[in-house]
Amino acid sequence: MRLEKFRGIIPAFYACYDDQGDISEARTNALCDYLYEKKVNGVYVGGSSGECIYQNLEERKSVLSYVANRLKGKMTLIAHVGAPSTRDSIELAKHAAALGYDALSAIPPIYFKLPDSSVYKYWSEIIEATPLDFIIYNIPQTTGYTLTPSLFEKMLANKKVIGVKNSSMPTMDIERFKKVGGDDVVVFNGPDEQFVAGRIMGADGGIGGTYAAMPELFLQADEFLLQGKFEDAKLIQSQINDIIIALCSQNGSMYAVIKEVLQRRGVNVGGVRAPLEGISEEDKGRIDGIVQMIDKAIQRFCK
Ligand SMILES: CC(=O)N[C@@H]([C@@H](O)[C@H](O)[C@H](O)CO)[C@@H](O)CC(=O)C(=O)O
Repeated sequence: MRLEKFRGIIPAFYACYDDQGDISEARTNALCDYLYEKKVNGVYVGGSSGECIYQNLEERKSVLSYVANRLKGKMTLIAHVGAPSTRDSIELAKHAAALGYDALSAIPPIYFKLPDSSVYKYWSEIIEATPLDFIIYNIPQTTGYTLTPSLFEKMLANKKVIGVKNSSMPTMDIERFKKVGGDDVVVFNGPDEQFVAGRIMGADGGIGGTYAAMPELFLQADEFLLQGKFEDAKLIQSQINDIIIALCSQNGSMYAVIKEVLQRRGVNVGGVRAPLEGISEEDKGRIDGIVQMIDKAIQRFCK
């Protein structure tokens, strides 16, 4: 029962900026409302898609506050509090706990290549700072650190550790983490391109950076899996992958393109923060095509 709320489709929440590039409460609220209307199961706030790495502590705290004020009690709220120092991570963790988040999450330490003992200590100190449950964030392609099943097992000795958001590419990693943790842990699929495969290999749900651009499609993919309609799930994943490839093939960064897609879908969350690149003039026409791909897939698969 305790883990039931950590299932389903949990979009990674985007950084919402005003026209000057500052965090916007109004635009954060607009993204919250849009996701609530789409009936997603929760949001993952302040992670990669939240551009956490480009924001200062006060900005990150204000995003956590705005989302909690808008969505608390309406869906599951997970706060990503990973930061370069343990000190800042703990400050964010305490802030999220005071706001009533359902769980914390954090990447391992970044920049210096630290040993497992330091990673263990970093996560453990965050966990001890609040009563909240904790979800490890494994994303080796950006942090350079790969979570091993043995460190995962060691972390699970702490009962506040309830699972892992796994963004490494092999779906076998999901199977291994699930094997170590069993039914008492949740494993989230991270790579959106293999959501269906990740779920079949044991993921309980997904947290993803492209979900909010097309929540209908991921909710439907999950539904197909729950109904045992594997052929339909495979077809919708293939369509999702065409869309993701298009999102990643523009001059602007994937997040800039997604934000333009959202704009066309009626939600203005501003642009991206440098050094992420914004969209180009050429991208604009092609983004019309991406929105059409999303609309067509929704018409085809979502009844
Ligand atoms: C490496 C990476 O950024 N992975 C993304 C994916 O959702 C990714 O954007 C998607 O699969 C498209 O490649 C997520 O796992 C990250 C995420 O959910 C987050 O914290 O924003």
